[in-house]
Amino acid sequence: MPDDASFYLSGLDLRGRAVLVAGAGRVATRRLPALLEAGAVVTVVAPQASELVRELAATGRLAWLPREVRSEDVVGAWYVMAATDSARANALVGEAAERQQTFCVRCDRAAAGSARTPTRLAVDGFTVGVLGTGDPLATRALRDRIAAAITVPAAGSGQQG
Ligand SMILES: C[C@@]1(CC(=O)O)C2=NC(=C\c3[nH]c(c(CCC(=O)O)c3CC(=O)O)Cc3[nH]c(c(CC(=O)O)c3CCC(=O)O)/C=C3\N/C(=C\2)[C@@H](CCC(=O)O)[C@]3(C)CC(=O)O)/[C@H]1CCC(=O)O
Ligand SMILES: NC(=O)c1ccc[n+]([C@@H]2O[C@H](COP(=O)([O-])OP(=O)(O)OC[C@H]3O[C@@H](n4cnc5c(N)ncnc54)[C@H](O)[C@@H]3O)[C@@H](O)[C@H]2O)c1
Repeated sequence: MPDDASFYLSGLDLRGRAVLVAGAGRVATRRLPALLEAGAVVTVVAPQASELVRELAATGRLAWLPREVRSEDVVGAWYVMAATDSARANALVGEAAERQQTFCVRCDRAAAGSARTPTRLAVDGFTVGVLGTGDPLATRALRDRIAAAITVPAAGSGQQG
């Protein structure tokens, strides 16, 4: 990155749908709350897990399989997050997802994945997403400027005449 890919921004309805997260470190942990808020049925596969992942597993909010990820773990998933610190494991997951035609984020090598994680901003039921050019800190800075500028219109003010 930057590369010349351009993206189709979509809003995924993940309620009740299986999502695989490979890895349970800093990046996976940062992304899990939004997946769970969206109602995804999340399976995390990783030998080591953060405190939050252990807690969410202990309270039944997600399933954690404490082992290395395998390509079969992708079967049945609607969306996949390859977020291990092993390039080999991320590639294995990404390739299995590609074969199965499931969108997959590669946290270590964005250009090898088929989806990217936008930074988000939720205001009064609206969601604003920003995808950048490969500098996540610049993307975050733009998000913060948008947040500072936003005024949500009153209900009905978008109607004509
Ligand atoms: C938006 C956000 C959402 C989130 O992560 O939740 C996000 N990254 C965030 C933070 C962040 N990312 C990184 C650092 C450490 C920076 C540093 O230290 O310099 C930090 C800061 C931190 O961690 O605090 C490093 C990094 N990021 C990627 C790579 C690999 C690569 O570029 O190939 C590497 C190098 C890894 C390495 O070096 O090994 C790739 C991606 N990161 C993306 C999203 C996707 C689209 C990005 C876009 O459009 O701009 C994309 C392309 C794919 C994806 O992962 O979906 C969030 C920021 C906003 C927010 O706060 O909401
Ligand atoms: N996309 C982003 O926004 C972003 C930001 C920072 C870092 N990164 C990249 O994302 C990756 C993860 O970073 P992190 O800080 O979360 O790492 P981390 O060290 O905090 O966590 C790594 C996780 O991967 C798991 N793991 C290792 N081998 C595995 C395997 N074979 N199968 C399943 N799980 C396995 C570990 O058990 C651990 O849970 C790194 O490649 C890093 O370069 C991406």
